[in-house]
Amino acid sequence: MSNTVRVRVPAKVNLALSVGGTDTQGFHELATVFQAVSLGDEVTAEVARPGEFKLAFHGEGAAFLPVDDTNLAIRAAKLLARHAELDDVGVSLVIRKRIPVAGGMAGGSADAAAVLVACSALWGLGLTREELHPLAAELGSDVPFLLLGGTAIGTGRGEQLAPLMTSGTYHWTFALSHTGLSTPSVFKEFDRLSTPGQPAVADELVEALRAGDVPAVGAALSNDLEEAAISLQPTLAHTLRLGRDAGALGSIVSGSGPTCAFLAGSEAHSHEIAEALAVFSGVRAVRRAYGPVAGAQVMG
Ligand SMILES: C[C@@](CO)(OP(=O)(O)O)[C@H](O)COP(=O)(O)OP(=O)(O)OC[C@H]1O[C@@H](n2ccc(N)nc2=O)[C@H](O)[C@@H]1O
Ligand SMILES: Nc1ncnc2c1ncn2[C@@H]1O[C@H](COP(=O)(O)OP(=O)(O)O)[C@@H](O)[C@H]1O
Repeated sequence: MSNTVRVRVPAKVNLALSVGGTDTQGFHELATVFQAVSLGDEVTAEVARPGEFKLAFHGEGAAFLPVDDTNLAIRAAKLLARHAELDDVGVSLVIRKRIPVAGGMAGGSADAAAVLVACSALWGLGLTREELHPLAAELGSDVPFLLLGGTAIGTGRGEQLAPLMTSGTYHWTFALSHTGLSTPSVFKEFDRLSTPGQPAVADELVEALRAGDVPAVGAALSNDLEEAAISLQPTLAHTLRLGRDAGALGSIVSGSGPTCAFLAGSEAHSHEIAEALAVFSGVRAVRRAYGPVAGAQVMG
């Protein structure tokens, strides 16, 4: 057994996000289509003294992230140790972040999924994705999808997953904001602005994904949280317009935002969209990625 394990994990974009009413715990019923994209974090897990759980970040947003027990990465490691009834383990985690923090791309959830996979390998547990699923769902609604990757329909809180067979490669340009948005506050704003119905994923999107019809996928992108995200960060409306003017096949707020996602017709087109977005002062940075890619995976 190795003393060090490295895991690569993707970010996600919601190609559709249909939001319904709330359950008894205040969680909204969702029907969503997730796609895992190549903008990802890397987690290195190293054996530490029993009972020692350490965390450090490098890269995107590292200075703003907590490294104590409130971090989802530490919570994931401790949850797995408890679940496996291991009281003599410890881990030192180093996370290289590329996924924007509080950006609607599930960065924290991705790190939690990666830590479950890394610690399962590090501690010789060899748990399957199916065995890790309940732990992932306990950590957060988005965490199970980051274990799975690819493209999938999510229902319930987003944790009940059905993989979707798709064709083709999807090239994305992402516009990052200067400030993040908190997921609960975006759902709260959604409740203020909307009367939710029964959440559903449009057949047009599923058909277009199966056929690999990228323009039709672009036309079918939808997000019920978009209005709420724009209400909290009005500059997003201008960012979305810039991407549309640059010929994006679809322009959408990613999840609860504020990252905006633009579907391009090719890799070259994704560069053109990135250049058009980079000139706007409301955009902190642009990133390009493609999907679908695999979920959290041990490297090497
Ligand atoms: C909106 C989505 C879309 O994929 O992701 P982000 O765009 O934030 O990454 C997800 O639903 C976010 O999932 P995740 O970030 O894992 O949320 P959780 O930790 O489970 O919940 C954080 C908070 O979000 C709200 N929440 C989350 C999921 C859900 N189905 N209904 C909710 O109302 C609740 O207020 C909850 O307390
Ligand atoms: N490992 C982590 N990476 C990113 N954010 C984290 C992490 N652990 C806890 N957080 C906290 O979770 C919040 C949501 O971050 P994130 O998961 O990046 O965004 P989102 O839910 O919009 O996709 C942030 O405010 C951040 O402080």
